[in-house]
Amino acid sequence: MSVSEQPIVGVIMGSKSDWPTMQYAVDMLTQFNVPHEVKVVSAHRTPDLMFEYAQTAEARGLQVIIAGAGGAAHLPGMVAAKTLVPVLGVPVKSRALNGQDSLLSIVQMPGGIPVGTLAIGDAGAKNAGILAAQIVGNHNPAVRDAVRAWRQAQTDDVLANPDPQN
Ligand SMILES: Nc1c(C(=O)O)ncn1[C@@H]1O[C@H](COP(=O)(O)O)[C@@H](O)[C@H]1O
Repeated sequence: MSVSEQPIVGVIMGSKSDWPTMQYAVDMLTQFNVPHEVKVVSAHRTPDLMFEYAQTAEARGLQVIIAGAGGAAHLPGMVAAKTLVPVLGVPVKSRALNGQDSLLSIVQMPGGIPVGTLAIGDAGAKNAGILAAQIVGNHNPAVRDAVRAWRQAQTDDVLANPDPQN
């Protein structure tokens, strides 16, 4: 597990093979200086660890959990079932079904146990990182300002390059 000082966002994923996608979430958290931790946790392969991770998340100070998984992606929903810390789910693009399976597994939660589901793949992971920072930013002005500056830079970049041929 890679851990910064007193992590307030937890990034978990079902397998090491999810890292090429989930790194985009971590990149955004790093960019916004959000203390975070990163770990492989699987509802299927390490169910006891998954329970422990979810059950201790609140007491350890996590404010948001980003959970990425592919295929039969039960991890985000199972973690959400064991904690009140908000869970953002990232459907990882599976080889067999292009992430449609991951998306439907994560998004179709029964009423009562919410998971905030992002888009399939890299954009979903990136947006999960940004959204987590925005949630943290509700009570953390430095993080909010970092997101604000990043968003303005994104807007400025688009406005400065309006010609799609150049
Ligand atoms: N969906 C889950 C869970 C889970 O939901 O607990 N654990 C692993 N996986 C997914 O299995 C896929 C293939 O994993 P491997 O590449 O390790 O075989 C990954 O996308 C992972 O998220």
